Formats: sequence, C-alpha cells, structure tokens
Amino acid sequence: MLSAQAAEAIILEQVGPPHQQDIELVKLSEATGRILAAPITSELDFPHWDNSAMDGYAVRYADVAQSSAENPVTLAVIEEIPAGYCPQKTIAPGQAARIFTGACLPAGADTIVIQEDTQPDGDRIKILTTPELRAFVRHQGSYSRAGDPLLPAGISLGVAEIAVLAAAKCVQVPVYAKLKVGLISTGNELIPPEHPIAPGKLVDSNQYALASWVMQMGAEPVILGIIPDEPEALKTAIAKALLSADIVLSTGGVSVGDYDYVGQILADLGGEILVNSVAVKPGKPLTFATFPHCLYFGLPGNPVSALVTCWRFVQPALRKRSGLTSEFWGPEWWRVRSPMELRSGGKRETYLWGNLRSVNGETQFILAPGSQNSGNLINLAQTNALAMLPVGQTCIEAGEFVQILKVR
Ligand SMILES: Nc1nc2c(c(=O)[nH]1)N[C@H]1C(S)=C(S)[C@@H](COP(=O)(O)OP(=O)(O)OC[C@H]3O[C@@H](n4cnc5c(N)ncnc54)[C@H](O)[C@@H]3O)O[C@H]1N2
Ligand code: MOO
Ligand SMILES: [Mg+2]
Repeated sequence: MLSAQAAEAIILEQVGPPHQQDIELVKLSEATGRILAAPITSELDFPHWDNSAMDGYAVRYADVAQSSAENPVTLAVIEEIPAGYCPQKTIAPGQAARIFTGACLPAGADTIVIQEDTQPDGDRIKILTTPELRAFVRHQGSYSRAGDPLLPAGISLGVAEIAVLAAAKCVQVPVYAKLKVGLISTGNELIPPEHPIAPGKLVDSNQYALASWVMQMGAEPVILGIIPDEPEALKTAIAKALLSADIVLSTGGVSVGDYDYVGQILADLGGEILVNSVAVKPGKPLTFATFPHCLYFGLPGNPVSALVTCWRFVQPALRKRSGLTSEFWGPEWWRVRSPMELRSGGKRETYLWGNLRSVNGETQFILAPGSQNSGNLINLAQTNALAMLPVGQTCIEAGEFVQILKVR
C-alpha cells in the first residue's frame, strides 16, 4: 500500500501539460474560468493619461504652496475639463482648471485640489489649503507601462483577470481547450435516478457527482453511463472511454471482491498500473493507470470515497493537465482549530468531512454530524472541507489545530 504522498507524487509525475495544438481563441465574454494559454501584454499605459482622482481644480503646485484658509490664493479658472474631454489650454502661473474625476490633467498643472478645499469666486477660485505636491494625480503608466507583462500563461481567468483583459482590449483570448473527462459507473446494483428502485438496487449518484465536479473544474464530462460488473462489457466500455477522453474516471470495481474487475481489465488493455492501493481513508483501493493518450483513475465505488480521492488525487492531476502552473495544482492545505475532538484509526491518512465556519472572527472546522462512513453521502451535502489526520495520529483534541483541505 502506497502512502498518500507517494501516490500523489507518482500521479503528478505522469501528468503532462497541455499540447500546443490544444490552444484555442475564445471571446472574452466566454473566457471566465478558462485557463490562459499565452502571456498577455498591452500596448497601452495604465493609466493611459495623467488624470484626476477627484472632483476639484487642477493647479500648479508652486502657485498654492503657501495657500491656507486664512491667506487663500486666488486663481483664474480658464477651462472646465469633464471626463472624456481633451484639455485645450495650458495652465499658466495664476491659473487653474475646473476638473472632474477621471478627466485628463491639463498641461502646466501638476496637482489637484479637491473642491471641498476651495471656494468659488465668480470665474476665479480660492484655494483654502496647501495640497501635497501631485496630490490626487493618477500618473500615466504608474500602474503598468505599455509592453509590460499584464497576465502570465497558466492562470485561471476570474473576474479581475477578465477586467484586465477588457481594459487591454484583448477581446479574443488564447485559452487551453477544455479537457474531456470520461465518466463510467460500474456495478450491477446501479440504476439511473429516473428508473424505479427495486430490492438490492441503488441509484448511481457518482456519475452525477463527478460530472458536477468536472464542470466545476472547467472541464467537459463525457458521460459513458452505467456498466454492469461483467468483464466483457466493462472492457468494451473502458476501451471506448480511453478513445473519447483525456482522463477517465470510473467508480467501483477496484477492491478485492469477486466482481471487482477494473484493475485486471486495465492491465489487459495495456495500461500501466502505477497505483492500486493507497493508505487513505476513505479511498484505499484507488487505482491509477496510464495509457499512451489517456490517464485512468479507478475510484472506489463508495460515494464519499469517490469524491475524497477525486479532491485529493485527481484534482491536482487535472489542474496540471489543464494547463495551470504548479502553484495552482494543490492540494491546498490550511490549518484551523477544531472545537470538537477528531478521531482516526491512525493506520491510514484519514479524512473527516465538515464545515469551515467563522466563529468569533476565527475560522474553525466543524465536523459534520451523523455517520462519517464512506457509504454515507447524505451528510457530505453542505460541507465544504475535509479535515486530515495523518498516519499515526489517532486523535486531535478539542481546541487543537487540524490540517484542512477546502473542497467543492
Ligand atoms: N475484503 C475487503 N473488502 C473491501 C475492502 C478491502 O480492503 N477488503 N475495501 C473496502 C473499501 S475501503 C472500499 S472503498 C470499497 C471499494 O470498493 P469498490 O471500489 O470495489 O466498489 P464497489 O464494490 O463496486 O462498490 C462499493 C460501494 O459503493 C457503492 N457504489 C458503487 N458505485 C456507485 C455509484 N455509482 N453510485 C453510488 N454508489 C455506488 C456500491 O453499491 C457499494 O456499496 O470496498 C470495500 N471492500
Ligand atoms: O477506504 Mo473505503 O474508501 O473506506 O470506504
Ligand atoms: Mg467492490
């Protein structure tokens, strides 16, 4: 049995980055959640022009360096500059321009006085304070200069990145193609949710759970359905899956039972089986095999085992394969306090599910009530974290810190 760390390393080592031909251009409006495939630079300075951060007056600092409420300097207002307008005049000594937030600074001016610190006087303005030199001026190029890198390749595009791409006028975005993830449920007991339940039968929840996870990860699920525990049917289905996906996830059939055929079939199909048992709970029979153009994860059938192994082992692999740079592969560990005692058998790296909650300003892990059994998917709902007890640690006392994996 491999340790979790050894299995993780073996899996990640086998995962390659996307290929160059996997790059496509998408519209910016459809780029959310996609992974940038090339670095982005802009031909523009940010800000594009010196401009005002406030509503007020553009002045020459030298004119107002001694100004105060008691001894205000009075300046002639020679132009009004709203946002979007290009100033026509140069501010000479003794002059100012009315200016508004976002408007271009006129030539000659170097400082903004906010209107609260002024008093209008016909077509002149009294300055009631001494501003700081260059106060409230947003200088051209002070955020980023033309030609500077704006975004690196290998990041996921979220709200802020989309804003930057829009500002840089990048309306066609180079991204990596979505990975295709084949999904197979194995088991004679399984029925789709639409079918009537019968004695001994069970609804295939794994297929829906994994399809949901695959979509959340920005990949494309390829639904291959329920396959009975029959070697020939399974072999045909797995062979088909290997041709139609970059990564295949099956659930069930990987343990030691007489109907657990997945490992043997992977070997028969020419797969190199690198992992078939890992010291994690739940998830011990996790199986990983490589094929020339496909990675195969045989996840355990129990619903919680399938998801825990997915979050812990498949997620970093999928992130790497989808083009993210290494800092984003995870797993991302956090350390938070648990107000409750947490227990483990100590023989396998053990995962308990629960919630991260903010309690009096501190993040805490709250264990999900009910049975922490890998067959119980009911109390996995509405959780958002897994607490991890390493091998050898049988207990975390109430109030102590525990290592956490954020999930979903
Ligand atoms: N003698 C031993 N028995 C078992 C061992 C062991 O070491 N020795 N390991 C146990 C552990 S741990 C796990 S986990 C399970 C994994 O078994 P399999 O991956 O072979 O999965 P199945 O036997 O096919 O099913 C297990 C369980 O999960 C239910 N299931 C399966 N598919 C689905 C699905 N698509 N949706 C919902 N539920 C599903 C299935 O009905 C079974 O109850 O093996 C232990 N046994
Ligand atoms: O390891 Mo199994 O995944 O306990 O249920
Ligand atoms: Mg089994």
